[in-house]
Amino acid sequence: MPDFEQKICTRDQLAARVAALPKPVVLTNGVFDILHRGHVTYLAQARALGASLVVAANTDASVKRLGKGDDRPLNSCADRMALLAALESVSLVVDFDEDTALEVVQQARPDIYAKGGDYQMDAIPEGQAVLAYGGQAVAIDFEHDRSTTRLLTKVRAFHPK
Ligand SMILES: Nc1ncnc2c1ncn2[C@@H]1O[C@H](COP(=O)(O)OP(=O)(O)OP(=O)(O)O)[C@@H](O)[C@H]1O
Ligand SMILES: O=P(O)(O)O[C@@H]1O[C@H]([C@H](O)CO)[C@@H](O)[C@H](O)[C@@H]1O
Repeated sequence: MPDFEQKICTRDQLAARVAALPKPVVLTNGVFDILHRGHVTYLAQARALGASLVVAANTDASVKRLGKGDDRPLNSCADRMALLAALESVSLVVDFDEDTALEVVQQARPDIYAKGGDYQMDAIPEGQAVLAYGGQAVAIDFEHDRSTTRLLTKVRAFHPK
């Protein structure tokens, strides 16, 4: 097993693994189906807000419930987590099967919760939870106009059914 896979933990291990990380701890969550420049820039910026970055990735079943498409996710949760763990900016990766990462936030209690600028922090449960216990919730502006869905649209245009 490559070293970076040691950054992947289970939900049972999450609180203990977070407690061992350098502080302040930043946490974010998402699907990260086909990793692109927007994602890696955003993750580097999230990491720069603190000393460690925890990423919670939606399980395949929870991605299905988000309604991004019948064929999504293209990459399995295990593969998406391995790619995230291989990034320099990422300290710890965990999966979550709920509709939101609220329970992950409550378990990990990060100092800072970060999300892309397409979300309003006080309107999402994760942001509200962090603010309620005195943590910070930070929306990071998009620097590169990219999206997994758009990449797939491009690929499909070259390979119509
Ligand atoms: N271009 C981007 N720049 C900065 N942050 C981004 C960008 N795209 C996504 N993010 C952020 O990365 C996280 C994961 O995003 P997500 O997996 O939804 O990406 P996406 O490419 O928009 O996916 P999809 O097209 O499948 O909806 C979210 O917090 C989101 O705000
Ligand atoms: O990659 P996405 O689609 O940005 O990730 C989603 O983020 C939602 C957000 O945290 C608001 O609650 C979350 O609920 C959802 O499960 C995905 O992680």
